[in-house]
Amino acid sequence: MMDRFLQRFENWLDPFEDEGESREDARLNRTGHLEPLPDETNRFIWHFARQAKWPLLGLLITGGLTGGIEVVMFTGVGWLVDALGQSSPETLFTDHFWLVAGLAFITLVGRSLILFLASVLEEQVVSPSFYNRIRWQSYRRLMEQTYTFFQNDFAGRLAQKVQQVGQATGDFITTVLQTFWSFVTFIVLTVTILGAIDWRMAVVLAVWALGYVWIVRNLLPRIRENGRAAAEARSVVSGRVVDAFTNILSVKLFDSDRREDSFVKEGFQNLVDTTRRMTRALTEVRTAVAVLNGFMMTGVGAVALTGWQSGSVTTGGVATALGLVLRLNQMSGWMMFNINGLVRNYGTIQDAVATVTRVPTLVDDAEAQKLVGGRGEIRYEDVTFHYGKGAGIIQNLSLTIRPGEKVGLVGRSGAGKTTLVNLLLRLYDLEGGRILIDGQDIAKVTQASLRSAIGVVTQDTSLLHRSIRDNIAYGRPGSEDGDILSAAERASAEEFIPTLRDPKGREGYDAHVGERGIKLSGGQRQRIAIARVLLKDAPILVLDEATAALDSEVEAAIQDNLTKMMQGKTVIAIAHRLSTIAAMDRLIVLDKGRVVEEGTHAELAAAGGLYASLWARQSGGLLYADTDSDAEQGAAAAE
Ligand SMILES: Nc1ncnc2c1ncn2[C@@H]1O[C@H](COP(=O)(O)OP(=O)(O)OP(=O)(O)O)[C@@H](O)[C@H]1O
Repeated sequence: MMDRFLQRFENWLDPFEDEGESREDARLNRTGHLEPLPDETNRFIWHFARQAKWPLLGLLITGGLTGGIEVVMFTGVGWLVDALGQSSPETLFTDHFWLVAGLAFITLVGRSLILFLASVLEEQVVSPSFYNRIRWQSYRRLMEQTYTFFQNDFAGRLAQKVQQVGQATGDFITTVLQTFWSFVTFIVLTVTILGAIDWRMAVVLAVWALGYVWIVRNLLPRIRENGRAAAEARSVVSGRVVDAFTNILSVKLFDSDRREDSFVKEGFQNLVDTTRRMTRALTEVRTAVAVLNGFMMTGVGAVALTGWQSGSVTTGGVATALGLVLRLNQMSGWMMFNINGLVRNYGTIQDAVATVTRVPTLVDDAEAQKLVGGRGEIRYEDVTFHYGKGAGIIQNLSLTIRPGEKVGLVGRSGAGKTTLVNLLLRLYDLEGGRILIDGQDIAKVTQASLRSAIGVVTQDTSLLHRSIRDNIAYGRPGSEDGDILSAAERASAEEFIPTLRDPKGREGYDAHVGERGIKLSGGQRQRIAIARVLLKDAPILVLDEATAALDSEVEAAIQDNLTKMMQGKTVIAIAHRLSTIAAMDRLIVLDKGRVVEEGTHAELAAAGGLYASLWARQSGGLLYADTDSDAEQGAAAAE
């Protein structure tokens, strides 16, 4: 029952709310239109605090009350001591009924109620939901980043940042509002009450408070700096370890003398060094606080006892004063620990903010609408792109692919074939010129609609670590089982899928494929990728070495289906095995990012240019005198 009662508070904050997204953008599925998170740490913290202002205000109030109630209880003890001195055992309860009853009420009801409220606010309302909201919003903004952004970073490091930023920001805010604020309330009330008993006690406490602030200001920044360095060192270690684990095959094949260990060890060593620097600073702080508190307690004790001697302080006053300073001593050590946590969290937030608030560089145009599906005409107009390097990749390339035309891109390795299709997919923004699909500039339509108009099969398909069914259905979310099965069948994948079984005993379409699909063979992976694209049924098809991982038997088996899949679609196919694309309507030969030849296989093979020499090399090093038979052979091989 208690569980159900507590659950009611859990829905106060929605863990997945994201106010930085307008309805319009959500409808159009625009990318890059989530409002970026503030890139300055304090504003970042405030940005989230604002989103939960009422529960956080509640925390502030219960935090203050928690500090207040402690002081009230110690003061009550003093009053009780004085009452004991004034009464006899027989008359105690009648003489001091309200005092005793009041203290009993506060101890039994008031204190428990405040602690209960504070707990509910922190644990049910704020903790899971609010923390998650920070993680969720940070994650979504990272997902908006460009392909290049992810190529330039470690997946493990980024994942850690998302986790860390939620934890650190949430902890920081709740600690300030509850722990820190209750401590401040406690000190202010203690100074007031002790000042009322004897002003000299207030002076001792004021000096102590100055000393405490001095320690916080002078010694803690070192912990903060080192804490930040330690957080960074921790993510570097995760990045390196995850990188080693994900590339385990390369490590096993190439790294027999375990150089990888020393690379990772260097990361761990850095973590140990930065942590040591931090713990050294920590010890200095703790020692300084211990000494300072010693002076504070002795000082207040001396004032209390001499006051008692001179009759200005009652026995109850001595009890209150000593009780409060003992409690203050206890609290201040624990508080230093919390302030240390605060500054460490602040450092962690600072560190993560630099990553999660980065404004994506490739976004949808503010006016972007969905691509209007047409017949699939593709036009590259004067396209220039060099991966930001100024030269060397694609220079002033113009190319028109007619609706329904099947084009093969040919060229030496590194000629820019993949780059050209990646530009069509707008994985990178052009450095000059434009690309049009059915007359619409791809930079002016939403990325989501652009990519849903293009089906892509690449040579190196990495699958998601989910079931086979989910991986195929990724092509068209919400697909019926029947469609998934038929796509698998047309991709010749139905013969191996039933034989799959994962370590958890899931079989066939339910079997999970391992991270990036590592537990399938290259050819099996490729067939799943083909099934996925068959299901997607987009008007434009990009086949980048789509059948390179298949043996000729399987390739022949699915060729029919591939041909069917291509019907009525505009196709760009890239293949090093020229026989697989020789039957295309037109071949475009690229060299150093320029179109150097184009035409049918027969025309190009006869022309004696780059294509002819590539073809000659592939067809066994023989240069055919009779180019016609050469073309026939190419076409036959392609069928
Ligand atoms: N992300 C990148 N950043 C910088 N340069 C890149 C990047 N990707 C590719 N390149 C460079 O662009 C050039 C063209 O590469 P691309 O992958 O388009 O060639 P390709 O013709 O598809 O080659 P292959 O047949 O070997 O797949 C290469 O010189 C490559 O080094």
